[in-house]
Amino acid sequence: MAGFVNFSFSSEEINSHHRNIEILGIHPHNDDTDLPSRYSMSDYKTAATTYAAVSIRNGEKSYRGKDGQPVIVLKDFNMTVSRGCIYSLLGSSGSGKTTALKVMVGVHRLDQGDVKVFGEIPGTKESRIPGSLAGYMPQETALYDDFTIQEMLSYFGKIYSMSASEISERSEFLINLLKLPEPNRKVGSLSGGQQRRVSFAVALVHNPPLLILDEPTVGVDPTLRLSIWKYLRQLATESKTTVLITTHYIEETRQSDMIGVMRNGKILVEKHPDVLLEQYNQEFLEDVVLTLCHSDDYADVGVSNTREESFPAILHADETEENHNMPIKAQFSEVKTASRFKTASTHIQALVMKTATLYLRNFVFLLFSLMFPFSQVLVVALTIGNKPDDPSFGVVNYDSMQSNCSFAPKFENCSSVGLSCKYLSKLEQNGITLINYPSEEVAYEEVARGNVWGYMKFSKNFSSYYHSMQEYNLFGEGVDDKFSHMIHVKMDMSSRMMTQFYQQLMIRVYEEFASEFKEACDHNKGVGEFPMKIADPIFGSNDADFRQFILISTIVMTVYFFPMISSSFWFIFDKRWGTQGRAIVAGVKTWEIMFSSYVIECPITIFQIVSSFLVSVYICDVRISGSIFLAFALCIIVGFCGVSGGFLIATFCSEEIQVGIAVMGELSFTI
Ligand SMILES: Nc1ncnc2c1ncn2[C@@H]1O[C@H](COP(=O)(O)OP(=O)(O)OP(=O)(O)O)[C@@H](O)[C@H]1O
Repeated sequence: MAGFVNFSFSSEEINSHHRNIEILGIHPHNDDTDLPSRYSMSDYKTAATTYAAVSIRNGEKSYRGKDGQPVIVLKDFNMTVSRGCIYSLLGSSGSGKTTALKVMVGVHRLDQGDVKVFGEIPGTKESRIPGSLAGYMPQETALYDDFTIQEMLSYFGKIYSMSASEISERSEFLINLLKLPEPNRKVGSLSGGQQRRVSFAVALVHNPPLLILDEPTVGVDPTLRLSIWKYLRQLATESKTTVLITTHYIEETRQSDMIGVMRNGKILVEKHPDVLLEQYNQEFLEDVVLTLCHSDDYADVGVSNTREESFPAILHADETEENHNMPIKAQFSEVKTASRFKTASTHIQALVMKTATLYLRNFVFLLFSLMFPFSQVLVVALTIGNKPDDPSFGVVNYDSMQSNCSFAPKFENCSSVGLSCKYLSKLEQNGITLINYPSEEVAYEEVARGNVWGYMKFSKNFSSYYHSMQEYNLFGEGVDDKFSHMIHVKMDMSSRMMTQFYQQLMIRVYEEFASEFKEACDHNKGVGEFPMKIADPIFGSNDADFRQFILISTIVMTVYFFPMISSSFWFIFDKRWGTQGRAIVAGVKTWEIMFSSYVIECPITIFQIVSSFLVSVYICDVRISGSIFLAFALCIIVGFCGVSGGFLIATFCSEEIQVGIAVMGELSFTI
């Protein structure tokens, strides 16, 4: 693993650097142009083992409890892990071990106190933590079930900027070491123990100088546990890798250089296992831990960092407070890491490949994402806003008891005979099938049965009363029903679309009918006209139909909500599986995750938009009156707003169901 760090030196500092370079075992040159400009990870391991790899001083950390009150998890927490040693952190469940590890890898920040890893504060630019300095194995397996073992190792190898050959070499080694199944086996098909070993291999893939392992031996058989410890010992001794491990198998920690016993958020004691056994006069470490915890219940044994009592063989030759905090860069004038742009682009490539692989492995989801938008447009086009195929309407015509009209719809003179028939003929000319019923009761029954949408009733002598009303402005004499000159309509109003369709048609046909009547009777056309005229529209058209409106709204909603759903779901899966946290510890930034999501969602959103547009325009006859490119660009912007909305939702949610509810909530507001 070469080429993770660049160190360069100013000429004034060369002498002091030469001294430090010698510590690293690298031979200095006299000419500064010959000085090595790139240092490998192993430099971090070999450099000055006298300085602490990890040190926490007076650490305090609390979480917000359910009642909103802070729950203290770490208090007066003091811990020192020397470089090149195996440090086992022991403690009962809930004592705060994982929290302490998360503080070290920069996932959590201390509320108070100092934490330094290789002399730098995790999370700062200089620290490279989160980043490639640490290999972190979280408690949960934090793997993608749909990935193969090889893909899992390659994904993290790529995040750590390893080359393809480095990844394949290292994968082969780790697969053999950890006795993993064939590299093309899917993680989801492995047993729990095998998955933990893959997770362990992922933490080791870039051969980091600091290994932070949260219960790596859980679910691993004793033989393999032995070989894991053997390998850790080899790493610590030969490569000076610092190993920090938590475990509930207390006896296995005999092989470590230092044991830290934790209880109620603080370290009770930090000593070599042999020193502990000797001091507490016990044969087993479990008994030591029990004794320690028991004494802590009765008396505060205090934070013990009394390392002078520790076993002399361990690596903490010069552990003054000053040295614990001595940054590694103090040994070099300047630490240059790979260019940020290059690292970011490598991360983004890895993330895009990861999501693309997940999409391909979940082909049904991909197909659904691609096909659903245009199928939705098609379904909406076929079901909403269409004119009825065979519109039929009932007629109860008491007008001179004419049930069968055989009059021509045109007015030849100002006659008062068969006006209802003239109106009905005009309706038929407009495509309405009229069904005559003998009485209102029968017509009502037929509407109730769903055979017609409604019926219209013409009163007895409608024609003559209508004629006198128009000619002389007189109501029919001796008629009880003052509204005999009117057409009475009753409809099934449960469908807004159908109601609108029939109402608009009947009014338009009536206007034609009334205008022709006035012309035939030589009346002033303006008399009795509706005193309002709707002028030409500012936007849209006079005959804009509901279908056009609903289809455009459907496209916009589709290109907003689908990217939102997919981005938020991938984000939440990644969060819940622990893979996102793991990638962040490996140095991936939140903006890189977001950017990669835009990159992967972009072709999918474009496909969704293009297919929805084509279906709308060429199959559903939607008219785009402005620029199609502008419409397309607006949809793309809406799509990206959807992806961003997905991130926002996923940030506040921890479960898919919460995402679903949030998206549905937003959808209902939009509707
Ligand atoms: N994100 C969180 N929010 C609120 N409380 C938390 C959170 N993470 C951990 N805790 C609480 O902090 C305490 C310490 O948890 P932690 O996981 O650090 O313990 P642990 O020693 O690693 O336990 P175990 O051995 O079971 O893994 C527990 O009481 C836990 O419930």
